[in-house]
Amino acid sequence: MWTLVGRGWGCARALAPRATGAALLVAPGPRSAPTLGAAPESWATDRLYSSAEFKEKLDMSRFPVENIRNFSIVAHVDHGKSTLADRLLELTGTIDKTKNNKQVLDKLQVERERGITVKAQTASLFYNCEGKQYLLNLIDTPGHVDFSYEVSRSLSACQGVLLVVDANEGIQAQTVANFFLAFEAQLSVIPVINKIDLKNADPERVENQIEKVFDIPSDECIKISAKLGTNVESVLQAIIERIPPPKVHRKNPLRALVFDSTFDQYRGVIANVALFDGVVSKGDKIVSAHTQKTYEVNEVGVLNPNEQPTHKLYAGQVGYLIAGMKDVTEAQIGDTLCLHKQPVEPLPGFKSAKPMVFAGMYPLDQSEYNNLKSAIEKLTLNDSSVTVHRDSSLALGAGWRLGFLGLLHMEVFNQRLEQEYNASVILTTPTVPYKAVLSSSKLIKARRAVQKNMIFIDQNRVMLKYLFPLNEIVVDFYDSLKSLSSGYASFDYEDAGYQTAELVKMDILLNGNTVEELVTVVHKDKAHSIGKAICERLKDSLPRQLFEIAIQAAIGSKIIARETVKAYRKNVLAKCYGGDITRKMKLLKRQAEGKKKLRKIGNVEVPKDAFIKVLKTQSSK
Ligand SMILES: Nc1nc2c(ncn2[C@@H]2O[C@H](COP(=O)(O)OP(=O)(O)OP(=O)(O)O)[C@@H](O)[C@H]2O)c(=O)[nH]1
Repeated sequence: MWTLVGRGWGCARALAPRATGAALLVAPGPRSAPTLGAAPESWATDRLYSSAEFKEKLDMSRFPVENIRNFSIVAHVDHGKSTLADRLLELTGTIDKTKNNKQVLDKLQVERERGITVKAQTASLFYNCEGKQYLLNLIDTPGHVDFSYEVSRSLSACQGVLLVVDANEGIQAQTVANFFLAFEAQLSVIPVINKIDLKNADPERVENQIEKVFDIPSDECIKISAKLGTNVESVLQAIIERIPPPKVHRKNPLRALVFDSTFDQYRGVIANVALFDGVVSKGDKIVSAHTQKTYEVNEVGVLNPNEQPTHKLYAGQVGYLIAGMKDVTEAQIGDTLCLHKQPVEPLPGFKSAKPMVFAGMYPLDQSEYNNLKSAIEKLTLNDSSVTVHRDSSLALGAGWRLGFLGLLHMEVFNQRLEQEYNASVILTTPTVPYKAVLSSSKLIKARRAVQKNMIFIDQNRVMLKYLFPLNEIVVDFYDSLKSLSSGYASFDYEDAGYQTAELVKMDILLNGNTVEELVTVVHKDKAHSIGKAICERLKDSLPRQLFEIAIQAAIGSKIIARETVKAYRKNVLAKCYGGDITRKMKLLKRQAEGKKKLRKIGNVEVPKDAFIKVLKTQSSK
């Protein structure tokens, strides 16, 4: 088996891996929905626990199973999940009501910068209703399809969902996808029509859509403005009335599902757990069903949304647990934890995510390999939808081939590595393994995607099966399919073995030096268009430098495309007339810092984000 990297390849007859892909076009079907009870007249919010008293009195045994509600907020991207979560946190006194509460559960720097949720976040709310103390465990989930694995895992800890729909946009692709996730998991669905304050809001139209598409009676929809707080109390009321308490047994031995985890440098793995049976206390000895290793529980508590130690957690509750797991491989998402010498049947866990986009990842410098390895391991603990395989390149050394759920997911993962672990990486086009026989004359015609069959699943859904060359789908096939079908088509694939294909290795040269990150194997017929597009995109991404830069795409010694970046001199001292040496030093230092973000290829300096831009170009060809 060969991986085609490095120099010296011309046209080769190669055995390329193929995949059978199935695109599933889906339209929603009917369901039966729960009914709405009458609203109590007075509805008190509970601010009792927002003080220091909260920490002292936090005794989770005060919440019997019937007073617990576990729910997720799900929706299409930007329909207002996190804003609704803010209002629920305020109404229950979990956070003080201030104008600054904007998406408070979006804690990651990348979430703040991009204004989107990428990570599900749990918060336990304490709510007093008609003299009863309720424990409401809320999980705010991402809306973008690239982070849908977060949603499916979150639902395993819930009995209901708030399905938020924008009163202007109505039902969108992820509304449908999330509804079906909840429906298949047999969760109660509370439709919440948000943004009724918008000028173009048409809640009645959206109500009708919900009834028609999901078969939920329109009078079950709650119309709110999460931004202004209008009618949000009715949502709290519906959570208590329409979502059932969890079906669990506190007298049985402990059975806790690890549905998420993070790595803390000092405390090790922090596992988010949902207790299906029993009780867990600080000091208990627990066993992981996955590794069979035994640990002592150092801390248990609830996320409020920050960690609040409680000493105990009871079946039906959702919280966190720290048990001295120092190695990330010890904490598998989907693992079941039980008490030492009290083995239980493990819970089903989670189906692993199927990667749709692949990329090669290498340390900037091989001496950074171990640090980057550890950073990737810790981050994939928190983002278990990323697949990691070791890979190597003649030019870039040891690295990994990573699989992501989409291009945005790839960018966010890369950004989190930099922001949370200070790791600098080179992201390259993915390589797939080839079986190759070097040959200059005996060439066999490549086979392109071939349709295998078409099955009508029902009136609204059709499944198409194709045989694809794997390298045609590893970058952005899934993203293109989603955008062409407005998100309604889904995609799955299986390995279909190796097939012969006419492939060439294409080099990208900067002033005659090969850019190893961009060496790629492409189909002979597509080489020219891909090479041209890469050269054009590189030209747009490269800053002009003191000399002319020739950007070339080459197959062997044959140049198939060329662009030129004209010479330019950026003299940062140009405006510094006279002899202000401190100002000159400051400018030179700033220029040097900027250069750290550049990679040097021969004498040409390439900004690191140029590689991602080129990767996107390649995918669109
Ligand atoms: N006018 C109006 N804007 C709202 C309302 N609720 C949310 N928004 C705005 O809609 C945008 C998206 O809100 P978010 O709460 O971040 O949406 P989200 O569904 O959590 O987004 P993702 O998690 O990234 O999918 C923000 O600019 C909010 O201020 C509302 O009731 N009215």
